[in-house]
Amino acid sequence: MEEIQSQSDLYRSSSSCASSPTSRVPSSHFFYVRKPGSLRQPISFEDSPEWDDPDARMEYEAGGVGGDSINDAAATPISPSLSKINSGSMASPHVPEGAGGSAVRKIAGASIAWRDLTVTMTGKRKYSDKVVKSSNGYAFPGTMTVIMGPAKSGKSTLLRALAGRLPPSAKMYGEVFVNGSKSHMPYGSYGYVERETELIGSLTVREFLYYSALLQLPGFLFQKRGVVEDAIQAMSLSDYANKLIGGHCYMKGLRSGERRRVSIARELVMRPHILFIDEPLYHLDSVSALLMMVTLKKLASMGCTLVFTIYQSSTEVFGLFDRICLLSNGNTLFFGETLACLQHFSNAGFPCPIMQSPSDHFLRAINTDFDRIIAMCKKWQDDNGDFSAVNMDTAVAIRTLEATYKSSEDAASVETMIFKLTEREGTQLKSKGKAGAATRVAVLTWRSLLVMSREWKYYWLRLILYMILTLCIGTLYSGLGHSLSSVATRVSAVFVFVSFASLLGIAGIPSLLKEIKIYGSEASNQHSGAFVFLLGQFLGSIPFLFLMSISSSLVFYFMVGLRDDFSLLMYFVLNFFMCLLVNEGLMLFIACLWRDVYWTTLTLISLHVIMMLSAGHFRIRNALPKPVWTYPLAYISFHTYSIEGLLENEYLGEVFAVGEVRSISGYEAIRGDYQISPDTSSKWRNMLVLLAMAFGYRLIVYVLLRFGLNKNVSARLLLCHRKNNSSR
Ligand SMILES: Nc1ncnc2c1ncn2[C@@H]1O[C@H](COP(=O)(O)OP(=O)(O)OP(=O)(O)O)[C@@H](O)[C@H]1O
Repeated sequence: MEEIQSQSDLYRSSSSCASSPTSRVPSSHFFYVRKPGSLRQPISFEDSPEWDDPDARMEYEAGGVGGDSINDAAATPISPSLSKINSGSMASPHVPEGAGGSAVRKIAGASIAWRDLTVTMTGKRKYSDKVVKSSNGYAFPGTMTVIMGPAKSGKSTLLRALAGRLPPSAKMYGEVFVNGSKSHMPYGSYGYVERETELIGSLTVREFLYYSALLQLPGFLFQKRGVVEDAIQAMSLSDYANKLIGGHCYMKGLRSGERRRVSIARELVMRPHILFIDEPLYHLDSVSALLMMVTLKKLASMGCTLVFTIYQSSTEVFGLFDRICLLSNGNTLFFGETLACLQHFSNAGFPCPIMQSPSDHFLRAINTDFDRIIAMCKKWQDDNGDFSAVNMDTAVAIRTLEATYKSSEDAASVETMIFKLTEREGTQLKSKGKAGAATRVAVLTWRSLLVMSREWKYYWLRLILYMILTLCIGTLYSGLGHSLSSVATRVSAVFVFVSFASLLGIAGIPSLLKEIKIYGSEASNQHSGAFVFLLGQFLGSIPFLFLMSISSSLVFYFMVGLRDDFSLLMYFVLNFFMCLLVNEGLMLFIACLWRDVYWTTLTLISLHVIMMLSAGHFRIRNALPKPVWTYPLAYISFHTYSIEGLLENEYLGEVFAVGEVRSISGYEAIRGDYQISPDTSSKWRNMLVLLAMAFGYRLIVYVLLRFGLNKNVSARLLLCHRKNNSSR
């Protein structure tokens, strides 16, 4: 304790102001200043006028949730801090137009309380597998509760535990109550916004939210427009509703603040009772951060329960929070109202220096990363002057704050409140139903088509590249004629066309990876599933792939001068279409495995080269070495089936004159250059194999997505690489 005392004294002397928050000069710039006239009173959890009568609050809690969200929320009280803002005791930031202006509909919130919540991660951490330790807390409807702490302190894990979205490697102990009952939160009753959400750049905000609503909600199309407009209004996005999220050549896309609000709006279309947001201010500048928080405050005032994590905030933003849960290394250093947190730090001997943001102060006091800087400063101190301002030992500060909190009235009040919230069960949250699988497939297919029609870089440019490649091959192999001597060259032309055109398909990797990322973000919120995604992606890609196959095939067919027969031409187009479908499936498979552009591209190029080598052109298939090259490579290479089918299409039934009297069949003519079957139905068998491969690859992708077997191989490789580096 002596050590703690001396550290506290040291800190007092080093800080620019040793006063407690109660003696701080009130400033209209600080949102957390108390009402005039109450400055001399100590700040405590019970101070807030709205919470004077806990029983009255409990009555509200029991009755305020469930049923029709729009009607029930009329009873939602305004949060204490909001009332402070409204009462004029706090400087209120300007609320943007549409951030909750006039006729925004109400949302019924739900109370959430957690007791003794501990989360462990199996075998992942160095010293202890406990990521969150015995956390207690609660959140009311109409309020913003923030989980704050340094990096890796367990903020996101606590948030995920509350939302019931922990990864399989995590185990949760303790209890989470929603409206007083321990039941699982059903689909649609809560929203969860990840730290980074993938949006579709080629859709406007309104379109993106509309398709998202169609994926999420049951019911008729026209009913979704209302919820989308409400979400747009609630997140202050009216000015951006018709803008493309990613922009285009002449217009910039949305900035990170707006993008973040779009990702929150996506969850709002379900009108969730509770909204969990992981780092709403992630990568936002101070203006965007304030706008985001004001918008969220408005959302909370509509009745929604907001729980989110934050690493750091400005003073203005901090003043908007209702409650704070301060974590350090999984330990709760404080839970309660934001004002009371300042008092808590002051009581523990770490008053917030004047002119310093409370959030900066809290993090400065409890972030152990500062210890390294202190060590560095101590080394420099002798030579370079005074570094006493950064002398606070965070380990000591954390121990003091934890001990002070455990024995404080604040901790006791939290337990009392949790007891009251859980003593009787309130209204159970009900699922609002999901959109049907057929609707989802239709929506995803249509959305895919729309995106493809707008993404010129990945689709239209690819089409142009295909045309250029086909023109190159066509001119290179033009004027071959139909004599026996041209057979070998024609085989080469077909091989080059199939191989290079499929290789060019790799240009579509970035767009495929984007689609997979969007699927990941939608699937984690149960807006989509593996089957629905794959079917939508498959159906959506058909028109584009068909357009590519028909345009390229026609150019190649006529420039090289293949047999003049409509049915043969149609087979050629179909065969090449199948080839592109298989290639797309293979690309999807590798992309799902790696989830990384570089590794996916590298793997695909290597695979394509190996498949070209084993396709029977460079060396006839009969002559290929049996192990590896024939079994399995020649059989798993889709090039083999496509080229064989195309050559059977071209040469079976054809007769070549040899001299004046003798003639040989097409089969005999090609036998020395490429191995084909004499059976006329063989070309259809090859087509069937290609079709089976196209579905086969997608089936593998389904298994990967459905059972999460990929686990991001590239991330694991990176981890291994880092471990190797650090062990050296
Ligand atoms: N899925 C996981 N598997 C293994 N360890 C994990 C996993 N998720 C989190 N952790 C570990 O748990 C600890 C807390 O992580 P968490 O993401 O909850 O912290 P955080 O406070 O949100 O940090 P940050 O803001 O830096 O993301 C970290 O040490 C992290 O390495």
